[in-house]
Amino acid sequence: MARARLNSGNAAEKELPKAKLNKQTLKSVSKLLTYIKPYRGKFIAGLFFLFLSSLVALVFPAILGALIDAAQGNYKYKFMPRSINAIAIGGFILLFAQACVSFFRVVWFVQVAERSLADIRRDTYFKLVTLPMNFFANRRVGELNSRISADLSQIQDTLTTTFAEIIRQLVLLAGGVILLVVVSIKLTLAVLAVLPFLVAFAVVFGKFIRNLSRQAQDKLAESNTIVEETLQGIANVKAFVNEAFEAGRYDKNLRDVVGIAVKGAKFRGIFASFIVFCMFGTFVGVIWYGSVLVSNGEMHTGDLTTFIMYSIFVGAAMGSFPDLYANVQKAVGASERVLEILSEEGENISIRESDNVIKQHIQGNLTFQNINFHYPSRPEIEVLKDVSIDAQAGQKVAIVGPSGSGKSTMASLILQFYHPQNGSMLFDGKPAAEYALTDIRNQVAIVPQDVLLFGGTIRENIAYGKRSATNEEIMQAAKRANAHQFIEGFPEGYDTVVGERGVKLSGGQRQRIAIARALLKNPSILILDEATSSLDSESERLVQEALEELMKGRTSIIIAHRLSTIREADKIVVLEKGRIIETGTHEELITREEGLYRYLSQLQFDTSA
Ligand SMILES: Nc1ncnc2c1ncn2[C@@H]1O[C@H](COP(=O)(O)OP(=O)(O)OP(=O)(O)O)[C@@H](O)[C@H]1O
Repeated sequence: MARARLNSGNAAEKELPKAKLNKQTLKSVSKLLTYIKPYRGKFIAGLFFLFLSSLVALVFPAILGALIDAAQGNYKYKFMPRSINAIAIGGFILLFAQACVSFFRVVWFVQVAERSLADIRRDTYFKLVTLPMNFFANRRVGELNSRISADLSQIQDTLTTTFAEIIRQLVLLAGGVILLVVVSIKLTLAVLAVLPFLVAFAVVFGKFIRNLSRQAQDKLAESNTIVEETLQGIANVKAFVNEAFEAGRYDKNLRDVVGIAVKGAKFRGIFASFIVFCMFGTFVGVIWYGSVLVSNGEMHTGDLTTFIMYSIFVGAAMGSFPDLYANVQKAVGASERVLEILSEEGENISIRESDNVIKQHIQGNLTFQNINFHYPSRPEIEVLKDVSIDAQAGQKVAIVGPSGSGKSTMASLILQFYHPQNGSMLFDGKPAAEYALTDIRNQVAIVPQDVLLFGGTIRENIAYGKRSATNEEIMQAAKRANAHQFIEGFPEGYDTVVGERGVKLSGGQRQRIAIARALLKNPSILILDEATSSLDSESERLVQEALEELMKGRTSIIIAHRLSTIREADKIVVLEKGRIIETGTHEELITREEGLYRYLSQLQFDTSA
């Protein structure tokens, strides 16, 4: 039955959207039920026990009635013993049996739900991490996160609780009505004439009240946003002397909250009076009419007790269905969203690490052959136009160009995050499609602009480049990356925890960790996406040295922002609006009077001077 929550101080409940229940949605959701299959034995046993415990629950009112009747010397049921104590002991034995049945029912249901949900979670997560980059370009991390947490929790709740509750309430409703008739047909007709209407009214009214309380909560959440925003931007508020304006805004919002809550309070009052008067009134009426029947000798007192209990069962079952139905709708919505991910086409990557070992070695020759590319999400903007580059194994090729010219996009194409619409990428002269995706990614390493370290130790972060690396290998890589010294400077050395809850590393230190990581990976092709924010000169020297060490003996594609670092490159490619406009060595390009490279060099020279 509706639980009215009108206090505006209640935490706003995060409601999952509900889905319409129809043949189509149920059919698609039934796909998720295949996850229960491996545990069907326990599931069916749980169902049977649930059915049994619900049936047993129906026996108790009869036993209580029989007890009361026995006290007055009436024995209605032939199968029951003719002694009060024996009936009571029988009741306790039944109660104990029901407790045992309930125990197994709960344990088995939870086991099945936990295991199958873990399977769904695992599959969803694995699918998520193997989905192509384009999938992530169109979605927010928070939204995906909520599918793994909120949506799956809703499904889990439904499997463990709602599903069992529906079956139990159905048994209680059907059994209750039948037994009401058995106990007294006259009283049953009287109850059934009013009870369904009262329950329906209570449910609808309860829903209305809940809506009102949700409005109050939403308004309150709005006012909390005002507090949050003002405090975050307190400097702005003060600088613009907008304290009074913000206070007025907050005050108006609070008044609205109070307005809605007070309006709701009236309805809540009506609801409470209704429940007290009508629902309890019905029971008073039943007892009244029942008492008349008892005094006329048409019914025993025990029967009346039994009857009252059954009518409570029936009323409660009727009242519970709307909530249960809403839960099922939410679970169906959640299942559909999860299924949407599960049915996406993932990249060809195996869940087993052993399947992803390198099968075809790449020497490091890299070719962009007349590549045209647009991001799938923005087909109208051609990001790369007829791009052709040839990098021989071991060469250093620098890509320069203004912001937005497509440099990082080229790195994404090398890593096979996206595929060109026209033209092809060749590795050692063979099209990328002829290699396993993991072969290419295993032999290409990137040192990105913004190095993300995972929450964990420095050791773990370096070993991300090669998870089988020994401590000695990790230390060697750190030494070559000029990182060993600063790592040893921490009291916990390589076991220092970094990331959100750990030590904060400077930009240069993070880069050297990333370089050590790439050194461990030992790739044939290296992509260096140079950091735009400049480091201090000592840090810069250490990073530069580490990069030189990293680039030795491999093809390096350097996305350069500071042109001073690429003078030694074998080839410099100048990109403008997705098109290559100049190619050559530093010496060749710097002499071109009208060239973009020369212009950009001069700009940097001027600003750094
Ligand atoms: N995931 C994406 N989806 C759609 N468009 C994108 C995406 N990533 C980049 N773009 C667009 O592609 C173009 C090239 O971007 P790219 O990041 O490759 O440029 P860049 O030369 O690396 O720039 P910067 O030097 O600022 O890093 C830009 O117009 C950008 O808006």
